[in-house]
Amino acid sequence: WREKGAAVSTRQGTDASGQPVQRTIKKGVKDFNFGRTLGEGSYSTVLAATDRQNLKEYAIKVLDKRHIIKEKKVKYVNIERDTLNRLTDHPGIVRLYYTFQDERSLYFVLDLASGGELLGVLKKLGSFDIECTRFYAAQILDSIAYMHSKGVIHRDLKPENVLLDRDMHVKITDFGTAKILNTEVKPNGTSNASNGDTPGDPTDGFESDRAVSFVGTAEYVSPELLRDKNACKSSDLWAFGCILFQLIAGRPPFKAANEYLTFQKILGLEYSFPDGFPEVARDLVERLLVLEPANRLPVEHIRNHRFFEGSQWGKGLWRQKAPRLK
Ligand SMILES: Nc1ncnc2c1ncn2[C@@H]1O[C@H](COP(=O)(O)OP(=O)(O)OP(=O)(O)O)[C@@H](O)[C@H]1O
Ligand SMILES: O=C(O)C[C@H](Cc1nc2cc(Cl)cc(Cl)c2[nH]1)c1ccc(Cl)cc1
Repeated sequence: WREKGAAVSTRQGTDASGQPVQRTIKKGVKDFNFGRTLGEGSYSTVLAATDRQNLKEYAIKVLDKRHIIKEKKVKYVNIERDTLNRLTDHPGIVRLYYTFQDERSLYFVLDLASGGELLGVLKKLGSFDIECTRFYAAQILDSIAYMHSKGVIHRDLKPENVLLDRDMHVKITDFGTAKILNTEVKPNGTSNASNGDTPGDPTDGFESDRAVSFVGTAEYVSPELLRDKNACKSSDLWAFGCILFQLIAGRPPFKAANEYLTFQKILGLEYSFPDGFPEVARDLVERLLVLEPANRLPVEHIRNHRFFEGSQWGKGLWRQKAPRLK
């Protein structure tokens, strides 16, 4: 009688004879007081909301069913839900608490990231100093490492999708275009897309006949995605390299008058560092913005790069106060 995989809350109760009993209750719209609009997406409205029971504040993303169906976005909504349900225990990923629906809408109950988007802060300041860059780059990298460990490739990492919570710590969002890698390993040792956007080998069955192609945001798209429409984990590291460059330079490395020209620059690795770009950061960017995905620095080597000298990792990274953005 509950939707499959639906999130529930349990409430202590007692039955007629006074015996303690656990009742599972599906959360619904009436369990929340909805507040201000936090933002609008193409298919969604995000509202601040308070749980009437525990008074906790959330961001609730509301999607109109008719619109989702008309725009053929059902797959993306379910990928976002399935992906977020896999990424439940990392401080750098927006947490999904519940999903539910009513006759008109779908609802994602998410962590409230009240600090807005990293892009907004970056635009206001122009660029970050090396200390702030190190802190935010470390939190983003730690979050990427976690999602990769869970077999998830984000595929659209960019400063707009890096939200900030009330302590100005990172909360990565927007997993509707993520790719969930099959955990089971095929006999020939490879794993492949499980959400049908990459034509896998014929033994894949349904993936290969669903030629849905997805390309992220032009400035952060990796060369392999442009060349052979295939994203891999190191595609997220390419995007990470672009974000690292942008935090310091105040602009992304590949930006042209239109998407086509931007793609040309990416494929030709045409970018240059502004004067004064710190040498240690430049060295790391140059090891990430590499055309061949296999030659990009892997996560563990990035953590040990001189640029992150002195950075804390693990719990310490998430306990420390965010540096004042100046
Ligand atoms: N958990 C959250 N906390 C606070 N604000 C959020 C949260 N999630 C999204 N927002 C804000 O709400 C707005 C809409 O976000 P949403 O993810 O619904 O659409 P989008 O991905 O930004 O747009 P599109 O769907 O066109 O890509 C964005 O500006 C985002 O900054
Ligand atoms: O309750 C669940 O978790 C499973 C459902 C699955 C689901 N039911 C849907 C109905 C419609 Cl009309 C559209 C989509 Cl994308 C739908 N996805 C669901 C509900 C809400 C949300 Cl946000 C996502 C998925």
